[in-house]
Amino acid sequence: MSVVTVQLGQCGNQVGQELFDIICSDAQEGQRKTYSVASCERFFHQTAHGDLVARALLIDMEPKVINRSMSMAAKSGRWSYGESSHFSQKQGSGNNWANGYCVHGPRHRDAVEELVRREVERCDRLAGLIAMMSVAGGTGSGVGTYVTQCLRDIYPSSFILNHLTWPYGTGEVIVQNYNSVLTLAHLYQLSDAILVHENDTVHRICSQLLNIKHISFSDVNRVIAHQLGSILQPALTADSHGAYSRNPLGELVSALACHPEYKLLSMCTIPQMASSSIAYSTFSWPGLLKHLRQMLISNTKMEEGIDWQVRPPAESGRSRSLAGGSFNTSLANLLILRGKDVYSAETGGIDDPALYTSWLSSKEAFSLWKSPVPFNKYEKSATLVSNSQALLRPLDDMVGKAWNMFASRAYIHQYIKFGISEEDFLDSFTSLEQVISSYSQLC
Ligand SMILES: Nc1nc2c(ncn2[C@@H]2O[C@H](COP(=O)(O)OP(=O)(O)OP(=O)(O)O)[C@@H](O)[C@H]2O)c(=O)[nH]1
Repeated sequence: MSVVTVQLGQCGNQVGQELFDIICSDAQEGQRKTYSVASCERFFHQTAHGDLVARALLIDMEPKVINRSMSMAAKSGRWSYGESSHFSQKQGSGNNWANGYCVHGPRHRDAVEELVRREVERCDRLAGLIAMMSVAGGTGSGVGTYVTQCLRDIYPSSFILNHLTWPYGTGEVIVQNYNSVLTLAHLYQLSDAILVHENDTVHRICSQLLNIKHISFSDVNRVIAHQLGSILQPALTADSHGAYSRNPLGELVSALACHPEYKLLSMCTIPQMASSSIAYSTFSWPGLLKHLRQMLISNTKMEEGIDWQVRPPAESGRSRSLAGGSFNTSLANLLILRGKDVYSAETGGIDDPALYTSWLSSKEAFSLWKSPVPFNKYEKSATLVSNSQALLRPLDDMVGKAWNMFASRAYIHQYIKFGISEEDFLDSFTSLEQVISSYSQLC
């Protein structure tokens, strides 16, 4: 079964290119035929000459980034994008969600749908679709939301995962919070699960764990791609009966997004370090999992700066506040372990019922995937994908900032002129307030 990826806007196209690059080099490393075949079938098709072509579409409203992503892929010599798997125009969406959603999306609907249909027809069986984009610009967020809506219409029973990059808090785009609110509120109705990377968090990983001095988008994207790859590469799941799972998105969604009110997924991976240090480091499963569990409950996205004081509260004292230092309650977690001695690894207490909301048993709330194949040069690595309160605070901040701007009607005319009304904004605020309220009450 195969996954079709739709890359949208500058961010989606740059992150997507890094993702395919990591997946391809990981699949081709060493002698592990079954793993490699499963990964390639999932993400690439082969030409008559045996060349790997990504099952991906590149969509943008300007050609520059698409051209660069395509030429970087071709230059790798290991894989490429399909020659006609892209759609671009001459001018971007000017960081305006309404321009992307109301104008560019509908105008180019037929062309984009045709590309998607062709790619889906190349799959023996479709395991689902991934749409990748940022929420802050105009094309990824606006066209990306519109395209997700089209995908939902054409493939009503397929799994759709949206991968979203959240902007830096001290934003580059003045209306980024408007664009983010409109994107999230709409995707919440369309997507099966929304997996989020925050640029600020990934930036800190680059600086503090990887010791990168002048951090570029390419560095940030490599970290995102590494984390995503660690979820998406083949693994043995509870339902896959000893063979690599053939239904990665379906199993991801059923493990983590069991309730339509809770679709926001965050993730963390350990270890992460400069590649020059990997060879000199050794890790034990209990050590890795102890750190990962504490990262989860204290809501820390990297190994450095973990708050070891946070403990699961006694039943009576569960914290419902947004205050810092509080316990991060989970709805569901998926733990993915890859590498040496993986069969002897335990769950590290991440299946402890005290970590979860009381209305799901930890048996339903916790899932474990394993693969004996080391991922992306790490002898052992552990990834946790979490449907928890982890994104509550950034979401609340984002909605709060957008609301403050909306209260003075700042920049609203720029959305109205493309067809988004004040009522549309109010509807989006209302639906995200509901999401915030649901996650706040998770206990
Ligand atoms: N992580 C990461 N973030 C990016 C990248 N490129 C842009 N961003 C972020 O994405 C947001 C801007 O969105 P873009 O993807 O550049 O915009 P777009 O979707 O192409 O839309 P328009 O420029 O309006 O046509 C900002 O928050 C940037 O920080 C990237 O390669 N990686």
